[in-house]
Amino acid sequence: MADQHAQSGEDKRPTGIPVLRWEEPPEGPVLVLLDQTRLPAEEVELVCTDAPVLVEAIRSLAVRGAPVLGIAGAYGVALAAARGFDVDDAATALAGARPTAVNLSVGVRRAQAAYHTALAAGGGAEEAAGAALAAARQLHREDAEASARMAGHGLALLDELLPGGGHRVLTHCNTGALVSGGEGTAFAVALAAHRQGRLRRLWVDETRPLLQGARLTAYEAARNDMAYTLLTDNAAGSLFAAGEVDAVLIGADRIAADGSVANKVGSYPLAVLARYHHVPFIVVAPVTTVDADTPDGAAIEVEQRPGFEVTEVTAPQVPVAGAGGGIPVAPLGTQAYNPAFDVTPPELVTAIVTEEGVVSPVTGEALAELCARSRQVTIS
Ligand SMILES: CSC[C@@H](O)[C@@H](O)C(=O)COP(=O)(O)O
Repeated sequence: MADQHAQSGEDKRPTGIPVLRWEEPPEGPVLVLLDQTRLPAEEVELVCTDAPVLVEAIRSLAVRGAPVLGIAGAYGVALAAARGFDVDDAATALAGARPTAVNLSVGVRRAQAAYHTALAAGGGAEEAAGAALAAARQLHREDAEASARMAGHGLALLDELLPGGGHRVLTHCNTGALVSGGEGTAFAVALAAHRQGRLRRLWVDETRPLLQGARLTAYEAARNDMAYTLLTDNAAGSLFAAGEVDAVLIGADRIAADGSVANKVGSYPLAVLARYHHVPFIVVAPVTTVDADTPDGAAIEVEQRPGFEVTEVTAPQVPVAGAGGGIPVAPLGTQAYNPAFDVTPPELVTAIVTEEGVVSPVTGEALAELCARSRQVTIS
């Protein structure tokens, strides 16, 4: 089925941008996404009518960021079920759309399990589709709650580590409302500090090659009236050297059982810089990002993206020439190394902040204990 772009209506998004929503028009249910590839130039919605459209939206980063990938994946399963497509085929395609963010497969499997449990209990297809949708909605709500709790724990940690206040925080990639059912992960902590009058400056890494920092984090920071400054990724070193960074706050796409953190490529160099300059390097992520089945950083699959994302730049309304539709900035045929993520070892991470609390120092044992606590909370 074809996807469809529709210009969104009047802007009613002062603090929490609806990144995705489920709708049930007469033609059948749809998942509506805010197309993040078009930000900040325009707020355009992408209407997904079935799982393959959503898979393409995930691959193209129209929807992106670990927590919201999980939510989108769960809604994708519900969409396939509601429209009478093969749910297991849809689940496999959705879970495989991007390999590093573990939340995607967690969300997909959760909705898929709800669907099969309802079927096994004797419910019909419609009831099972309803169960998948309920699971997606539940995950969506839980993520919003987790986001608020992470912000609280993260701000308390910042205040403890930096008692003087007036925090100058460096962040990488985009971790705000665009990646979450709530206000995000690392960005939510900075936003909480801002609201308390304790954020002096948010340093925003542009995040090459797809500019999630420049396009999305700067957009979110501006909308929240935060004091922010954009820098190229390779300017971070001079910022640390000048003593202008009090803490680094980043998100995570997968945290291995030993505490290794996979996040947007460029995170690891920041961790090295932070350690050299005695600056706390803080990772903020929900417990769903901790993957007990991945023992260590070496076992994390790092997504490799197409080379044209590096060899070309894209800009709307400019004639296109390159293989990816952008303007070539390197000689034609240039090979590119384009991993989407890198892995930071636990010894470089000052703390991992989750909705269940803070792990510091970061060890596999402490992480496992925290996750066990989270499971108890979920069950009770
Ligand atoms: C809370 S979001 C954490 C990560 O998902 C985020 O930092 C990130 O690396 C996103 O990468 P992206 O490739 O834009 O999906």
